[in-house]
This record gives sequence, structure tokens and C-alpha cells, in this order.
Amino acid sequence: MVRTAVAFSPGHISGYFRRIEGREIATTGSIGAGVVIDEGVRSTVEEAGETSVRVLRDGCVSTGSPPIEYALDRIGVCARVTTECRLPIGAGFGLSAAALLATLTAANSLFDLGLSADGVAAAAHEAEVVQRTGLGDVAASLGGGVACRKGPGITAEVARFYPEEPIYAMSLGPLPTASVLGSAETMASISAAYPRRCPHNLIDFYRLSRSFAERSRLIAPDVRRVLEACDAAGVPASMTMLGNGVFASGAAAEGVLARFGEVYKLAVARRGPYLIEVIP
Ligand SMILES: Nc1ncnc2c1ncn2[C@@H]1O[C@H](COP(=O)(O)OP(=O)(O)OP(=O)(O)O)[C@@H](O)[C@H]1O
Ligand SMILES: CC(C)(CO)[C@@H](O)C(=O)[O-]
Repeated sequence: MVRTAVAFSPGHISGYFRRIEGREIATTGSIGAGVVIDEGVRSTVEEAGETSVRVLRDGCVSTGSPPIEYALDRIGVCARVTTECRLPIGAGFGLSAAALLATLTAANSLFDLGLSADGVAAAAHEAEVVQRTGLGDVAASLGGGVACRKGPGITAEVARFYPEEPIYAMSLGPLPTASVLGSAETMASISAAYPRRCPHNLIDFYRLSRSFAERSRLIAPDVRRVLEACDAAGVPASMTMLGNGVFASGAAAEGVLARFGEVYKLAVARRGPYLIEVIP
């Protein structure tokens, strides 16, 4: 019987962010605010002679994950990894960070690496920055709530509050993170659009996120149509960063979003990554 460990990490919908370029990877990342969600990635890690990654979603299987392969190599282990998620990949749900945190949490236990929670987070953050799959998602997903990151990396202060209201989200397609982070022009409008403060409550979070989305010029025409329908119904809503999708709250949110595609009803997460089991 092959030893196996299973862990879970919540995902993260970024509402607004600004890239911070540090001298080192540990101090490179982003500031900004987003909501940590109860949906994320479950990762099953088994001992193996060489590393392989299977990604399961919606009954489909794909193979390979550059950030996970990079991270396992950096911590010096080989493993057979299977990740499972319900939300779409590349759509602004922070699933690369969740996949990294779940996989490294499981691998740390399976291989008795003795990494602290910060050690696991630092390895996940490094993979995100180097592979250009994220900037602030790891720091956010280390805990629950609506999370406002006051500095880059995993050791900076994060202010969190925990609304009870559900968050409704929908996706119209992917927006590969690397394509946005790699464009100097887009990153300049993102930087200028940054709202420069943390949200006071959930409504304020929507207000700041929406003003950022508008000013960053990231809103594609089909995303704009959904946001306009939300506005007409008085539903607070903004764009999932970075994905062609919308998140919204309030009584009418689910009905409005459902006119445009599949709606995911999410709860605000109460905690960050955790080990589910180790099978000896
Ligand atoms: N569930 C997953 N399991 C394994 N690897 C993943 C998973 N989700 C994302 N990745 C890896 O991260 C890469 C980049 O994903 P990307 O950053 O575009 O998506 P995301 O993290 O879902 O979205 P975003 O960062 O925009 O919120 C993917 O090509 C894949 O290699
Ligand atoms: C860059 C980003 C918007 C997408 O992954 C996120 O990591 C963030 O908020 O830094």
C-alpha cells in the first residue's frame, strides 16, 4: 500500500490588487483585498519515484501543473499528485494558490518534512511568483474571511472580517493570470486604479472592487453586460480578478447571474488550508 496524504485549501476571489516588486521573492507579491471562499482545491499526494500531477474537474482529467511541479522540486520530493476542484480554473478563484497550499500541506506531512505553516506558505508563494500564476492569493488563503493584505508576501499583516452572507459567482471564461501580469501597460492601469485602503464591510468591499475594476480597464464586454444587469437590479457586484467572471451578493444576485451562466453559491471561508488525513 502506497502512503498517501490528503489536504484542502480554500480559494480566493481577488477584488482589487496592486503588484509590489520586492528585492526578493518573499517580499514580491501584491497588496489588496479579496474574499476567501469555502470552495477550493483538495489534493491527494502519494509517494512516487517521479512527480506527476493529475487535475480533476467536472469529470474531466488533465495532466501537469507547472507551479506544483516547481514547488515539489524545490522542497526536494517526488510525488504522484491528484487535485480536485469544483470551480473553473483560470477564472479568478485563486485555484493555483489553493492547489499549491493543499499539495504542500499534504506533502509536508507525508514526507515528514517538518515545515512550519509559514514554511509551507513560503514555498507556495515562491512557486506562484516564479511561475506567474498569482501574487497575493497564497497570503490571503492562509486564513478565511474578506482579507485585506497590507504588504506583499506571506508575513505581512492581513486584516480579516467574516461576513455571513453568501457570495454568488459565475465565469464567462478564463483570463490567464500570466498574460495580465506580463503586460506593462495593463499593470500600469492596475496600479493607477488601486483604491489605497482596506474595506470597512462587505458593501464597501464591493464598492472598492468595482471602482478598481472600472478604472483598471480589465472589464471585457461580456463581463460588462453581467455587471450592468447587476446594477439595474441593485445587486452589488464586481469582476473576479483575474478571470472573465463576476461575483455578487444580496437577495437578487443569484437570479441575475443565472441569466448569464452557471452560478456558484459560495460561503466566506472560516479558515485556511488543513490536512484531511494521512493513510499509512
Ligand atoms: N486545481 C489546480 N490543480 C493543479 N494546478 C492548478 C490548478 N489550478 C491552477 N493550476 C495551475 O496554475 C496554472 C495557472 O492558473 P491560473 O493562475 O491562470 O488560474 P487560477 O489560479 O485558477 O486563477 P487566478 O490566479 O486567475 O485566480 C494552471 O495552468 C495550472 O498549471
Ligand atoms: C494577481 C491576482 C489578482 C491573480 O492571481 C492575485 O494573486 C492578487 O490579488 O494578487
